[in-house]
Amino acid sequence: MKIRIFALAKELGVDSKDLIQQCNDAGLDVKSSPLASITPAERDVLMDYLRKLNSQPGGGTATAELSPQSREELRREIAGREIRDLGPLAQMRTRRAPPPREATAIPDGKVAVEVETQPLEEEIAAEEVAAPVAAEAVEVEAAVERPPVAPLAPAAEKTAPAAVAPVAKPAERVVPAAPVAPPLPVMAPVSRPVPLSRSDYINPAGGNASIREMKPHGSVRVADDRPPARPAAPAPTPAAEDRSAPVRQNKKRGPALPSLATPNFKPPVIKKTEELVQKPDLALTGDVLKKNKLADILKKNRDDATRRPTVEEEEATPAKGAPGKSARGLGLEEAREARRRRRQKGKGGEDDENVIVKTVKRQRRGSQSTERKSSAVISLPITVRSMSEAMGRPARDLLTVLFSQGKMVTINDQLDEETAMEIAMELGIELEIEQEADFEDALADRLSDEENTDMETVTRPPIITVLGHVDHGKTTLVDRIRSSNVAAGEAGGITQHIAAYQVEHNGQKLTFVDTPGHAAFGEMRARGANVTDIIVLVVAADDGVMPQTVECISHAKAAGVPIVVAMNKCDLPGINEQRILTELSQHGVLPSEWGGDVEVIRVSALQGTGIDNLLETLLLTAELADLRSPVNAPADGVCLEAFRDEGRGPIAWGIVRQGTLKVGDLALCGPAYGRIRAMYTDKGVEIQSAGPSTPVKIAGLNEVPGAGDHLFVMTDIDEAREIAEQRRVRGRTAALSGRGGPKSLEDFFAGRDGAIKDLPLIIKADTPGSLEAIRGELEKFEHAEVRIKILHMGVGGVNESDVYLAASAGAIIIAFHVVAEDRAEALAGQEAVEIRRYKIIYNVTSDIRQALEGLLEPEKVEVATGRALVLRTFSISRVGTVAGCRVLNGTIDRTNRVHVIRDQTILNNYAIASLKREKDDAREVREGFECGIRLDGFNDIKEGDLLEAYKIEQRKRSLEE
Ligand SMILES: Nc1nc2c(ncn2[C@@H]2O[C@H](COP(=O)(O)OP(=O)(O)OP(=O)(O)O)[C@@H](O)[C@H]2O)c(=O)[nH]1
Repeated sequence: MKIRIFALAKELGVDSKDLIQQCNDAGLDVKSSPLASITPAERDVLMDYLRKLNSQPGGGTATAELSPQSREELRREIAGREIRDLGPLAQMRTRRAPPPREATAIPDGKVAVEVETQPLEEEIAAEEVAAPVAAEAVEVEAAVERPPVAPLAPAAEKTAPAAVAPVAKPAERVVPAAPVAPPLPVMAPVSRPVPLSRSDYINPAGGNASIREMKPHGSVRVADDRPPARPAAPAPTPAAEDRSAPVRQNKKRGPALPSLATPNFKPPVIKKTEELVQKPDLALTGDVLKKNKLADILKKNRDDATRRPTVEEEEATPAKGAPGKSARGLGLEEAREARRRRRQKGKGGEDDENVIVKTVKRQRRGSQSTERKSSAVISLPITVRSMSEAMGRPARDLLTVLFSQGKMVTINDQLDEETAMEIAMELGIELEIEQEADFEDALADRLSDEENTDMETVTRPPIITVLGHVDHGKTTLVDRIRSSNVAAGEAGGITQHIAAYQVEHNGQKLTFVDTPGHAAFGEMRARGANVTDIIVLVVAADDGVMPQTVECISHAKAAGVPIVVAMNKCDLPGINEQRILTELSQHGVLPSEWGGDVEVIRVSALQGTGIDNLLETLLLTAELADLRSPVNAPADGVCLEAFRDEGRGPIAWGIVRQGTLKVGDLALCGPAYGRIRAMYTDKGVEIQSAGPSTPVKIAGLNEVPGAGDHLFVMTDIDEAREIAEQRRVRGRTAALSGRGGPKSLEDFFAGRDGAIKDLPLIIKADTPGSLEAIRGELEKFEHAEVRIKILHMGVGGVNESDVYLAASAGAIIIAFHVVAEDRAEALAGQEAVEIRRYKIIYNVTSDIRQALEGLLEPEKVEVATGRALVLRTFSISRVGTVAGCRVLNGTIDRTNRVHVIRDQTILNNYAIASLKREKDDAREVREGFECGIRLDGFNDIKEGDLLEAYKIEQRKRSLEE
């Protein structure tokens, strides 16, 4: 059975809102509505709570004011409530006691009739059913139904609603009698109904316009079907009046609608009308409720901290820990409950408890920023905000330090290690930076442990990287060695990808890595140099040592590997070998024939001469290096290049460094991982395993790895997945921090005034190496007014999302060695997005250069058109001074401006106001002719002045200017 809050409030003589508050304080989850309901069990909890509350010292001020008699009456009232909850049987049992006149005083005719017509046998039976009802409950109920009302006749129409409603409320079922609640002193007794005036229950709207009730139309009939009110109660109670209200309203509007509801339909009229009953005067006073509300609860909770955490504790202890649990281990429900209690306690006026909450908040705010520290421990990456909290300094202190260094950052920007240290130094704080246990280090340690194990090793083929300046013949040389013709198929005749091949010479294997020689591919050259055992430095005999040759020498030295020089194009006439040897030695590569340790082999890649000698030398060098590696160890290698194949998905092209890589192995390569599905040689032949130094193309990774990423064979797929994910996150963070890091003041000002114009680009390419190379080249275009903004770059064809991005940002798409998907192509047409396809990197750079130069504001230059000498001057009133001139050279145009030159000094420049030949206006006057010139805003012209005419021309600027 549900007990409505408003009914209970009315019964207890308190305001519904206050009762809801008390319910919540008692730990009951009651909606903030008088229509909310509670169960009898909850009601008992509430009563217990109120009882306890009142029994506390100071908590029941009002109790002391109550007379013993009032206490007793209140006790009876509560007990009466218990009995009423038992239902009609219990009520019947109690009806022996009430005096007959009280029954007739009940204006609800229906109930009264039932009571009076109840046969005695049924009453007896009911008594048996309701046996558990305590005898004292009977007494209490009887007492309740014996209100000390005014004399019957005059009071009949003004019976207090509080005394009526409980009786009118129909009991739904019989429940065992609950123990009768002890007295509840805080509640004022409902024992002395105060006579109500008619206006207390009649709608002030007046007359017949009773309180409007929204009901189904069917209720009209139900209302009509009800037995008429007893004549003994001429003035209906509000409940009765309300039931008849729809009838009256319906009559007003017109004929009654046909009955739509079932004849037995009972609209919830009675319950609603209870709400309309006026609050009796017998109520808890406001100060009692206020005093009992929060302050006392807080006090109680403080004393009973172990049973329930206080608001302060909840406020001061932020929830941390496992999801669904707060820091104190509360479950979700409990945490929610605690929040709800906090919310409840947060409401209200300037009570003690609010002061406490405010103090806690103030302390919390203060603790965040004012607790100064002399040392701090942080871990990177860290934002300005987090660092200020760690140091106990306001964020503005940190920002001020950064600002003084010319760095404009926001509170959410991340700081690098160096900046964090600088800030700490400036603020005089000892800073300790905790280094996270790096999974990469852990992985490397584990692998090196594996390497150290005593495994059987075998001699492996040398990995030979071919380096050299562009067009010196590297690819032709590798082609010749492989007996293939890769160079012929290269776009633009230049190598743009790194590639690995294996050849056999005299029964011995050699692995070659061909690298691009173009300046743009420095990264690839470095990558090639890093995996190599021997470097073949190709120098064209006709060209000599060139910039990229020098760079390759540096790579070789950095890698610490032996160099063999292939002096190529020796078939060309007029070559000077000595010059080449001299240039090489000048760069630290001393030929063996000059007493050094570098073999210089004369070859012609084109004609194939010297190739055997070169291979013999390489094998000998490898033998001297004694290149060995374990063959049965878990394989690891390096990815030199990677791309997405239409049919096979991501492909990593790399070299196995040690161990044997097999199909089915679990591979981790940079941010990619997966089981190796298939492996292919450089010639596309499928293989099942690849030993040390074998170049191999691997299919089965979940995404395209980065060029230069190391490849490891793992045993635990979860570990591989986790490491790959961490690498991905780290890569993303690095990319983001690179984009949004601290800016210099100059950057900030330049960006704000819009001086820098961006050229937004999206770059799609076939391999990560190509992307790197293109980006490297584009980053070289530095200019104060224009810059390239790469919005997105990735491996693979141009897709729809690229086009959408380009359309929204006004970007151009660079498609390098890739094409657009059909739908992307169509979309680009619709969105007017330009997709520019390229096969050669320097075409990309040249076009982008032009585009950037197009963004530059053209330069304005003065171009002199002619000179005129002032022969005479004429002063004309209201016109000004006109100079009579002769054109000495060139032409004077009407649209020109002129410099006025007097005594070889330029006075100023003016526009020509009028130009006349004789008396006629002239458009231009040529050399040798005389004319009249009047200047705009200058009349102080004198004989002998020189007028130099000029026009402004706009000239296109280049990035170099
Ligand atoms: N005469 C002559 N020409 C050669 C020889 N080797 C290469 N060439 C030519 O030199 C040009 C460049 O050759 P590549 O093999 O593409 O040069 P590369 O060093 O691989 O060029 P990049 O890969 O772009 O750095 C081609 O036209 C070749 O035919 C040679 O031994 N003799």
